[in-house]
Amino acid sequence: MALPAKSLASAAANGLRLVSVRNSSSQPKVALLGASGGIGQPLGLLLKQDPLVAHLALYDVVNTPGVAADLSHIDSKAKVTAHTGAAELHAAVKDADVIVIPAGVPRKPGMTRDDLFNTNAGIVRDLVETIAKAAPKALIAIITNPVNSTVPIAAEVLKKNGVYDKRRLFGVTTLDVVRSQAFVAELKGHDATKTVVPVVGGHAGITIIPLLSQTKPSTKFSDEEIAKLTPRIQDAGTEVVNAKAGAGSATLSMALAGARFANALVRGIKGDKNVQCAYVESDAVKGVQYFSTPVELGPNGVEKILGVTSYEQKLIDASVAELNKNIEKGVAFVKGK
Ligand SMILES: NC(=O)c1ccc[n+]([C@@H]2O[C@H](COP(=O)([O-])OP(=O)(O)OC[C@H]3O[C@@H](n4cnc5c(N)ncnc54)[C@H](O)[C@@H]3O)[C@@H](O)[C@H]2O)c1
Ligand SMILES: O=C(O)C[C@H](O)C(=O)O
Repeated sequence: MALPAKSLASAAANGLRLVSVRNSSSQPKVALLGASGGIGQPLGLLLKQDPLVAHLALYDVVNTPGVAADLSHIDSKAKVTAHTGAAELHAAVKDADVIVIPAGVPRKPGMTRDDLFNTNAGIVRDLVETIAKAAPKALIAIITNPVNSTVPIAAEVLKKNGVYDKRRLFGVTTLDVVRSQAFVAELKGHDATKTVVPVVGGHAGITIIPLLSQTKPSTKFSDEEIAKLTPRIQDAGTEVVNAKAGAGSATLSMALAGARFANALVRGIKGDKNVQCAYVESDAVKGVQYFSTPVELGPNGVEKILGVTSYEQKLIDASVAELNKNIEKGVAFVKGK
């Protein structure tokens, strides 16, 4: 909630330290952490072009001034600021409405997303530690892998700081949706821009569950088509990692997906409720604490979790044990077990 200028002035006059006032929804600030990276740079470009973004704060441990100078020459609305290194993180996230995090290392061929845990868990923990203090009301969208674990890590850090609100923390699974829609449209000759495929579960291997039965426009798939499409969607990240042959993982399609999700969060903040799939704390599926389903986004983040009723129940059941392993690993990392 933003305070009117008058209250801010009188609070300051009375010597009050204003710690975390969010911008008004009319001037949204988006902070991008990991802004100089393979995802960060094109995602920064797309966010700079988003007419809803008033302030784009770019944070990274390296190269932020150059990326910011470059983006700031684009004739779109968003003001761009650069913040480099831990000492400038607080300023980057302060008053942010939305914080998008692609900071961390990507996979190389032969690695699983879980192999990134040792490096990326600490990066996410430390970033969220500062967010908890400087921007406790921000909506946080985590791209950094392994998403199945980095989201519980972020939640535990926010809980430790007494500011956790399950409606405001998201694992970004939009790329799984984007891919499913692209692959289905290609197979069926649909218009990709009008094809909708929800994807539920998590963001790794068998936890990625495309609900092909709920494709819109309503589409029939043979058993053979489902048997080919499902693993292709589940392994699409690996397809890119292998094609890039050591030069990283998906960056361009992820930038598009990240920008789409950030835009959806900002629209929600502005009162334009909309539905997106995201990995959130959820009671949609029994026996697992975090699960991606379609959720309704609004001014406070998740307004409503839309459940999953689906023909893909076997896939959902099979994902639960794997997800629980990933979640427990993230929670134990913060709790020091
Ligand atoms: N959720 C998804 O669907 C999805 C899709 C693609 C990639 N990813 C993940 O996104 C992450 C980033 O991928 P990438 O290709 O952009 O990697 P990259 O190596 O190209 O970029 C990462 C950036 O993070 C920065 N960074 C490292 N430590 C940091 C810290 N402590 N604070 C701020 N910035 C820091 C680096 O300097 C670099 O600029 C990886 O973990 C990757 O697995 C997730
Ligand atoms: O596959 C990866 O490692 C990156 C990302 O999670 C993806 O799905 O492309």
